[in-house]
Amino acid sequence: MPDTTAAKPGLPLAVSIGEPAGIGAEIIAKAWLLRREKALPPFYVVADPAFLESRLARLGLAAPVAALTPESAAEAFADALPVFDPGQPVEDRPGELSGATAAATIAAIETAVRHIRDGRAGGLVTAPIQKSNLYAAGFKFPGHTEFLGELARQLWPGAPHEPVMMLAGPELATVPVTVHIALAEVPGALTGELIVATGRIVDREMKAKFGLARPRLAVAGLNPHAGEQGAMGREDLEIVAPAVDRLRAQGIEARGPLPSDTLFHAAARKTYDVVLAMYHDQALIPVKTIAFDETVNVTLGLPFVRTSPDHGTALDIATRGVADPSSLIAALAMAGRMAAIGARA
Ligand SMILES: NC(=O)C1=CN([C@@H]2O[C@H](COP(=O)(O)OP(=O)(O)OC[C@H]3O[C@@H](n4cnc5c(N)ncnc54)[C@H](O)[C@@H]3O)[C@@H](O)[C@H]2O)C=CC1
Ligand SMILES: NCC(=O)COP(=O)(O)O
Repeated sequence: MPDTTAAKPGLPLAVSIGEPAGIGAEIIAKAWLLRREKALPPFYVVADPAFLESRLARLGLAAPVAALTPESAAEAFADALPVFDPGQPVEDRPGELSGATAAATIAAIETAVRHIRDGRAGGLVTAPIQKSNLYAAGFKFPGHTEFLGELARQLWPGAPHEPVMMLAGPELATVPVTVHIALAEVPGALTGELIVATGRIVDREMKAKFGLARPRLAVAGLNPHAGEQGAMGREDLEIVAPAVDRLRAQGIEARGPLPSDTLFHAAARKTYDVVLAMYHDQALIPVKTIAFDETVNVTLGLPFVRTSPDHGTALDIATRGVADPSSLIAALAMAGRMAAIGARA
């Protein structure tokens, strides 16, 4: 399938505000203040400008906000934090979730994605959402990843819309094959088809968006010791191992199932490019433990670039001004690099 992710060079990245009650506005402004030091690509925020100004004043962050269109954002970026108003006003109430903050969260994501579809933005970087608040407001998707897959299906007819979550840090990248489901549901959800489909997307996208000639995939086992030949669960023998064989038969450099307790130490990490993990925490605990501040959540399998910090809304520190922007800065830098690779492809 042709890669349709090619971004137009020079376009700014669109940054959706995420949950307004959380730390999104703070880390975005802190990233903008470090734009020169970190050589960040130009970006603009999709948010209510009055909300953004109020929050930054509350936190004492000296980032001048300029309400602009995406077309004027790149030029303005040097001197002001550009913001595009998606038309969904929200009050500045740190730590307070509501239906209004859920609506503002969703409007920002949808608006940013439409800007990319319309050739006005080069990629999407999302600030964190509060999933529970969106669910309470009737949101039907587990998270951004699946919502963006649905927006891609609607807005890019015929283009790939098979979203796959990858957490990528300086030393480790992992992909959870099953994602936001209860642990008790994992064995039932894990199928050979899902592992093969995920592995194929990872292989394709690591080539197209990360420039790897031959990505090495390490496939984790589900059970302790990858099942110990069936003595500790039969899924590794009956589901994971045949899926790895199918990936290899398709020319993909995959191996496994590998015991996950010995898959993440320093020497093991040098033997692969990406781990396919069988469930959420198997994938996210190692990356966040090794590099919480530098790991990026990137969605593979979409017709556009999307990255995000690895952390959540951090409501517990939303009034304190102590939020660390490092993971968002890494997400902005990665989106800029991916957009550049896409534009050259
Ligand atoms: N991409 C996204 O939109 C993500 C959203 N979430 C959502 O965020 C909400 C809260 O999730 P939690 O599990 O509490 O995780 P969290 O990442 O929001 O917070 C965990 C701990 O880390 C701290 N922390 C997080 N980011 C920080 C930063 N940048 N600087 C300093 N400290 C930071 C928090 O203060 C808290 O003590 C949930 O609704 C979850 O679904 C979680 C992860 C990613
Ligand atoms: N645990 C990762 C996470 O919650 C991010 O999900 P998404 O909103 O990027 O789909």
